[in-house]
Amino acid sequence: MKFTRTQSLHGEITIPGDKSISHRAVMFGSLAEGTTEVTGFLRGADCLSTIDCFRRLGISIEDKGEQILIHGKGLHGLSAPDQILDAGNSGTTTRLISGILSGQTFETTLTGDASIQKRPMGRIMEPLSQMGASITSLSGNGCAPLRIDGRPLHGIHYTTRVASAQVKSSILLAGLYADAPTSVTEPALSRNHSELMLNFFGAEVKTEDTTATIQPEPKLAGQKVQVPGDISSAAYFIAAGCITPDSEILIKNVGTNPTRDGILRVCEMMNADVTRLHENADSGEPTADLLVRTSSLKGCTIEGALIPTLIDELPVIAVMACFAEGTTVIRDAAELKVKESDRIAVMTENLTAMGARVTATYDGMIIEGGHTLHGAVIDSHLDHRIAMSFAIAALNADGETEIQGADCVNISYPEFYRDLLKIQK
Ligand SMILES: O=C(O)C1=C[C@@H](OP(=O)(O)O)[C@@H](O)[C@H](O)C1
Ligand SMILES: C=C(OP(=O)(O)O)C(=O)O
Repeated sequence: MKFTRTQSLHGEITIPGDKSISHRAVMFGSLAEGTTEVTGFLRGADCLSTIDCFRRLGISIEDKGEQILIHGKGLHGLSAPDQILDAGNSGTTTRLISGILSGQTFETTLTGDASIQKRPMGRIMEPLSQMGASITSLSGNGCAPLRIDGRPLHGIHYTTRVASAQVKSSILLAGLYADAPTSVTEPALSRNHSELMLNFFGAEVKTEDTTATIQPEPKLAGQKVQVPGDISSAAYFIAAGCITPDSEILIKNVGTNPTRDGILRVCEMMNADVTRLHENADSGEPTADLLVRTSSLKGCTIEGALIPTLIDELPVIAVMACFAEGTTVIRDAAELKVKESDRIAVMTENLTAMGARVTATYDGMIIEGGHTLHGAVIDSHLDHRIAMSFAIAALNADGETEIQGADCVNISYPEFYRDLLKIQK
């Protein structure tokens, strides 16, 4: 797909549903008794992989257009699949479902695409094994395919090395099936959608500082879930509105859970013109509309506990940093190396190809802003966040940019290019 410079961006975008929350609605709805109705569900390939896995585990899931209906069978209602489960490109599906499968009375094999087969699963294999599960990497390299033999599980207290909502959620979900409470302490708070939604479905999850504790064997009841727009998808329009001249974009229905809103805090640090409107905190997951205007950005340092609150937004934040005055330092973000691609290496390689001054470090990037970008051929490495980040960079670069593997945006934002085209003036 090819892009050239745009003059300005104007208009309204309604952001599609949050990927993390959509996955969890399907998973927890499947484990609940009765029907769960999900509105605003993200029909991205990752969430469709989650639906496919739970259908294979015997759950009836209907797509009614406006709503997804999940006919849950209770905590012990899943049945052995007759095929290998395929999580596609989705780390969230792979790690969360592994926790659930650890507590079943049957054996399952779980795999995914080439990227998933390279992502580290030792981080869930270790705690799930400590709880009593039998979980094996079939290729012996700590990655999928995984064979998971459900066993009676024990409650544990586990301290994670990285702030990862996928690891935390995997352990808490296994904790549903344990013989005693299970708790997870993480080095910094990662997104808390599992804790909020499990409580909404009737589980007992308490959080103190960075420790979440779940009580076993709750009775989960089907619920109505309204999925807010994904701030990780909104991030591309936040960046685009800030760096494109003469622009004003209203981004509607954005989830602003404080464990996810780090990009808004970075916007404040960078002097970005972003205003929260129509804030709504009626449900457990707060939302707002965001009004974004062309900004004079300044470089900043992004580190520490802020990192887990914006981990998926760092590629597009790196693009913003190229348009800021001064230097932006991103550190404590080594997790970027084990996402769909090595996002430190791939961002550095592609931004450099466009003329940016970027240095990769072992846990982040140093970006010297203020150097005009020019078009280049960009290899997305089939990573949706890379493809979307470079579409935004390309609209503000001289000449033509070609993004290879651009279709991978289907993973989290199938209508991305349509929405981007809609606001180009
Ligand atoms: O729990 C989730 O829904 C997610 C957690 C994050 O991963 P980690 O838990 O590996 O940090 C994030 O990068 C991913 O896109 C979604
Ligand atoms: C890392 C991501 O997702 P996952 O881990 O679920 O593949 C992402 O969406 O950027």
